[in-house]
Amino acid sequence: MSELSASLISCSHLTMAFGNKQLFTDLNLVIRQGDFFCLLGANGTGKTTFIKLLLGKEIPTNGKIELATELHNASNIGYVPQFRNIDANYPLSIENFVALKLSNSLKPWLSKKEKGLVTQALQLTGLTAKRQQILGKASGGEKQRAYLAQAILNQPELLILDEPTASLDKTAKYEVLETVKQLNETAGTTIIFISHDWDLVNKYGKHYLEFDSGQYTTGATADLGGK
Ligand SMILES: Nc1ncnc2c1ncn2[C@@H]1O[C@H](COP(=O)(O)OP(=O)(O)OP(=O)(O)O)[C@@H](O)[C@H]1O
Repeated sequence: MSELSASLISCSHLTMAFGNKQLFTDLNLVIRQGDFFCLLGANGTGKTTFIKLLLGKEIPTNGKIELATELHNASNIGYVPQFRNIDANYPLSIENFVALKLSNSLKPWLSKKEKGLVTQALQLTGLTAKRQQILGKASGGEKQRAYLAQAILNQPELLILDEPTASLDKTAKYEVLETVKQLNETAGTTIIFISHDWDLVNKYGKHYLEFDSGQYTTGATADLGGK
């Protein structure tokens, strides 16, 4: 029998409503370390609210959501939002953009440790050869991988990706997701992937939670049957 990985996030009897709008009721779920967990559902069904509950930015109507101790430190949670294009005149190089995440990035030099963190984040996102590239002139996939590199600079345990590939072309989408897969497999980073893209969910996901008009389903993405 295979051993289960440690629980990172645990929901018990979690219920959320805004006024008369019931998003989900009695949600029981465990997200385990190393999972590639997909959060699915049409617009307005509760995906962002679920993330806000996880981050403690909303209070559940009922029940609870508990995080493992390592996630109590906010720097252990990375977040990549939807792709935002960057103006072609944006002057920073990819490596300087990634280093912006460092709290003291305004000083003119980085410590050896900080340089090491930037180098590692660039390596993990396949951007080493592009580190001097001006971000504004990079491709869409490279820009989104630069956001990803920023999000993983502090080597978070959990990485939340909020529709990270919406508005990217097919090649760029797969570039980004292959990078995320590497992080998941080699660094053991747990992934929560919000997406409407069934091809990506079927190819990369391990487990899922789907919201649908106040109802939810959970399971292994393999059981979605290529939906
Ligand atoms: N603070 C709030 N007060 C009242 N209603 C809210 C609040 N936050 C969200 N809602 C409502 O709850 C529902 C779920 O919103 P949520 O943003 O979680 O959906 P979503 O699944 O993330 O949608 P999308 O895919 O469009 O991002 C929506 O009808 C939204 O208008």
